[in-house]
Amino acid sequence: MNNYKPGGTGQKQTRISKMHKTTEQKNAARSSAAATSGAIASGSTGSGKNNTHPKKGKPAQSSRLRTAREVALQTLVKVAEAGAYSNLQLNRALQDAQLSRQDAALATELVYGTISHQRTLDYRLEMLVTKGLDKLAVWVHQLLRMSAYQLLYLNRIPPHAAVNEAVQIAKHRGHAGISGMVNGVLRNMLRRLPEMQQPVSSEDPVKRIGLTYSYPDWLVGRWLSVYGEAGAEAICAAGNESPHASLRINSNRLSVEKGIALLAEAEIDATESKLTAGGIVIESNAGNLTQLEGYGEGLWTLQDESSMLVAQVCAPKPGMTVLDCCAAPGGKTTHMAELMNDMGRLVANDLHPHKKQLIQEQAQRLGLTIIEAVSGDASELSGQFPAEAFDVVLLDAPCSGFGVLRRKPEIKWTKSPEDIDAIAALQERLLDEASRLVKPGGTLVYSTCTIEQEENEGQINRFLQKHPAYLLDAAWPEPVLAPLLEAGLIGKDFQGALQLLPQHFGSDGFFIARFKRRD
Ligand SMILES: C[S@@+](CC[C@H](N)C(=O)[O-])C[C@H]1O[C@@H](n2cnc3c(N)ncnc32)[C@H](O)[C@@H]1O
Repeated sequence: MNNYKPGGTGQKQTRISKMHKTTEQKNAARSSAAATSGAIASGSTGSGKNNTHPKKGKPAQSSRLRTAREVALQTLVKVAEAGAYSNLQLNRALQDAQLSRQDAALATELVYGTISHQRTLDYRLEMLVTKGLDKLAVWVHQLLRMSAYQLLYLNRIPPHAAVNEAVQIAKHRGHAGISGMVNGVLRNMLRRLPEMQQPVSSEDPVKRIGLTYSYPDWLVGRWLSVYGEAGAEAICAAGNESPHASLRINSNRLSVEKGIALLAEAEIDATESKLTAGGIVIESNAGNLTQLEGYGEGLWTLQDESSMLVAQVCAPKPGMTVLDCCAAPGGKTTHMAELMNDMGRLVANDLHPHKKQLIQEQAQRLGLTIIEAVSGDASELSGQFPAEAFDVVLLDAPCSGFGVLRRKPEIKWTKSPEDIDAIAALQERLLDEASRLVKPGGTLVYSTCTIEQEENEGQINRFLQKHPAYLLDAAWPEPVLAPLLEAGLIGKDFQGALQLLPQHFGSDGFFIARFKRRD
């Protein structure tokens, strides 16, 4: 485990910030990176004007709910009241509202940005709302948060537009007293903007980072103890940025160069991934990438760059027998089938029977025939398959998900330390079971999309202690190792386990460990 460098991420961070656009430019593309979410991207200031009444310049009654800010507010209220997942709720609202591409991008930005920054927004708003935020109706609280987010973080939105639209919404939804209060609070914030935009200063690094970047103290505390102050701060900053969209080329059908050329024909700027072979990073606002012809034709799959590494680390060969224990929706399964040139046997299991169809749909779209989708609890798989039956077993385990906060910001507020303990216990059971199914001399790969030590380094250390038949395997394919070595994330003493953090390549935080079963 030589790539853990508490506090050692500063140098890398500088390089990354040069390589990538500013936070705000990236945020404009947030929705196109919402992977298969169906959200749409652009850099709109989102006036909602396309939905105004053509003559009076006022929102028409039938389409009033269709302004970007109304759609965002409606989504935020549902997420706050019903604990709905932000991405699912937003997709539904966007589909209903039929916003212009620009306004869909603004609504997406407002939802993710407001949820992500809610602690800092509340900290600032508490200074301005005299009766206290907890006395406000949910929708008023969410409206203030969403408007404060625009004032404090989105320089491209004229402040008066943010305030005026908030007041209009308050007038439509509430009584004059509420719109007056909203107006007063936001104008006050505008007057104190330079002070309110300062990072929060505190002697206590947990408070300083938590309040400045909007994370719960318990989470910052955990990351401080593992990654050091600079490392934890870089993780928190990167977790607030917008993810870029990326595609995995179906290598059986297309080269990366051809893929980039096809995207250029659709006026989408794309470049080859610096992290992973076969990966393409979308540089421009591309809208919903699943609606492009190439997606339907199975030329590519939407997948984060870190996630693409996992199947490459598994390195299955044509003709092998492979098991993916927790496979849905099939991103890594289909990648492994592509690497196997669609030859051999690939069993894709998931707990939930309804997810079998998701895997099958992806296999069909990509023209892959060797995938056998099954459903069952991966902690009981040895009841279904003979022991030592597979050349390669992948356990892409359910996890706390702190590596994908940019796509699911509400995880910050919904997960607890107890959730981490519970999920780590499940992972341990799944890993024990998966290990029974690997042939002697075969490969076991364990991965998560989190950066929690207990689920990652701690998990594999426990595993190695319990299973002397296994050892870590550093013989990863050279194309996987090369960019990691070049970036200084691993050295010559690499042992076979990698923790990627979101600030390293601007991709998801991921953990990957490869084990070899002794002959
Ligand atoms: C991280 S996701 C897998 C993502 C997938 N490997 C991909 O690349 O598309 C984890 C999956 O584990 C499944 N899961 C959760 N508990 C499970 C269990 N006990 N047995 C099998 N699958 C489980 C979930 O339904 C979820 O689809």
